[in-house]
Amino acid sequence: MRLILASASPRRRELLTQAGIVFTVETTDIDESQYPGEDPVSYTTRLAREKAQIVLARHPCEHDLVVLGADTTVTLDNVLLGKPTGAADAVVMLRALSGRAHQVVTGIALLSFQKAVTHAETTSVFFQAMTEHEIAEYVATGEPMDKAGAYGIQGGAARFIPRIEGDYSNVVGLPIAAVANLLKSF
Ligand SMILES: Cc1cn([C@H]2C[C@H](O)[C@@H](COP(=O)(O)OP(=O)(O)OP(=O)(O)O)O2)c(=O)[nH]c1=O
Repeated sequence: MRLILASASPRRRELLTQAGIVFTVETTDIDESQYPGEDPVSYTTRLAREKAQIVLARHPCEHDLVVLGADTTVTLDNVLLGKPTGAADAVVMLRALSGRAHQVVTGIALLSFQKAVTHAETTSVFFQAMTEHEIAEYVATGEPMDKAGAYGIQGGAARFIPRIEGDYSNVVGLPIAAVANLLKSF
């Protein structure tokens, strides 16, 4: 079996490598718009499947190929927070997350020419209250810009997060235990 990670995310690469899984990387550029009324689990698993399908279709003759796609989103009171569009948007997102819990959902899809499995993992993340000054300082680091919900738990945002419930790697972008378990079935 040969595994391709269909993702441009350096975090996903690192997590898979740390788990001792051997893979190569191919990227895709899909439209990540949410369908009206689409819930976080349907949305993230659909995007994960689309990313994996595009890469699988590039290799029609490789019958032992498995492709892993993933998509991470932050959900707050049923509203999805994707990547911020700019610094002002990042400030708005972080204000909304301040002083309360939200959910991080990562959808994963493992596709081969014989088989397709999807899974969505949810982790609750608790942010302590942040001051306007703390939010402004954090946004100025640039770290929020390529991350769902405008923060990186693996980076500077860790100092605002006293507690999570669920898989840590899921927040960073890939639920490693779930991926490893699903891979066993291939
Ligand atoms: C909440 C959170 C998200 N993120 C990242 C994980 C994902 O890379 C990103 C969400 O964007 P995604 O669209 O899931 O992934 P991506 O655009 O980085 O890569 P690709 O579409 O090619 O697979 O946010 C963190 O790094 N830390 C965090 O704490």
